[in-house]
Amino acid sequence: MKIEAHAKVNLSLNVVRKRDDGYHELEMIMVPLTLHDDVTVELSEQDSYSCNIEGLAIDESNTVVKAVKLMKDTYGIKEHFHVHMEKHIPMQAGLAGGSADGAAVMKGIHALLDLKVPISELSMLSKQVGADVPFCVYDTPAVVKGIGEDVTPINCQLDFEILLVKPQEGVPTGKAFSMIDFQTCEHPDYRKVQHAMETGDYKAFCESLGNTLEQPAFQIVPLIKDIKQELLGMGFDGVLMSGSGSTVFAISKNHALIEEAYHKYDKEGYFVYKTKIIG
Ligand SMILES: C[C@](O)(CO)[C@H](O)COP(=O)(O)OP(=O)(O)OC[C@H]1O[C@@H](n2ccc(N)nc2=O)[C@H](O)[C@@H]1O
Ligand SMILES: Nc1ncnc2c1ncn2[C@@H]1O[C@H](COP(=O)(O)OP(=O)(O)OP(=O)(O)O)[C@@H](O)[C@H]1O
Repeated sequence: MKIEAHAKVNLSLNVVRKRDDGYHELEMIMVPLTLHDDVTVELSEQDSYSCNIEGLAIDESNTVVKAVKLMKDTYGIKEHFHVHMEKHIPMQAGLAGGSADGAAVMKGIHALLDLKVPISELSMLSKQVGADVPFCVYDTPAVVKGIGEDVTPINCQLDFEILLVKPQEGVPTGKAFSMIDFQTCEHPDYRKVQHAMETGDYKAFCESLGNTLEQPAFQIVPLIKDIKQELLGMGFDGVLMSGSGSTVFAISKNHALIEEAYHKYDKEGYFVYKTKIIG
């Protein structure tokens, strides 16, 4: 069984506060993109894993291995699985590549064995794999709260194109959270983005994008800020860093502008990808 594991961007990311357990309470709007890894889940003689790229550890730290173990332990599954990952989503990118793969494995096992578990239960369970996984299980535009486990699907009445631009250097998620300066950081209002999406107000939508984690990520990888400024200067309607970075996404309805920027960043050696929201 082959499952598309979609990348995401955060259209709004407000870090509300640091919790006592060290994690941060968030308010976010998250959307899945057409960019995806392909994850194949099949019954096998023993649990085994493969991947199209070298250098990705396939051990207990991998979201795919965690997801198989979690499903087997939770539902008393005796069968074994082979999981193959065809990775296209870059890593340390703020695009939830690892999280999407973990969610795809959970959904693959669920479908293969016809478990009939409600999606809300699968999503809640999946937070043990990672903070972004509950959203990836739903795989639809959503308001996401808590540390990522509280997912409410929303409608998007807007149609536009997205260009992803990622510098080589990534941002470690934990480091970005630890460097937030709560005295000075931005607190974007996700309700404005939600309202604009639901009413199809493109101008208000572009004006209300925001991400608390831009401030620390700009310190860790200054090039992210330069890319954002450059894309705004080129005439994109909205530009924001996704998640903890280092991907910057740029929004436009002008296909020629998307093509122009695509070729510019491709030539300069960045990861660059033309995409759209799903759902
Ligand atoms: C920044 C986001 O991408 C927004 O979508 C996610 O919240 C990050 O999700 P993720 O990569 O699945 O995160 P995890 O692998 O669970 O956490 C990585 C590290 O980020 C920090 N972390 C993550 C999520 C959160 N709500 N608060 C945190 O402080 C913690 O130090 C954690 O050890
Ligand atoms: N299946 C996987 N695919 C990619 N990376 C994985 C996977 N499992 C574990 N990892 C590890 O987790 C790290 C973070 O995952 P990834 O880079 O996909 O997330 P991210 O881009 O930081 O997304 P986000 O923070 O938005 O969830 C990687 O650098 C890698 O070491």
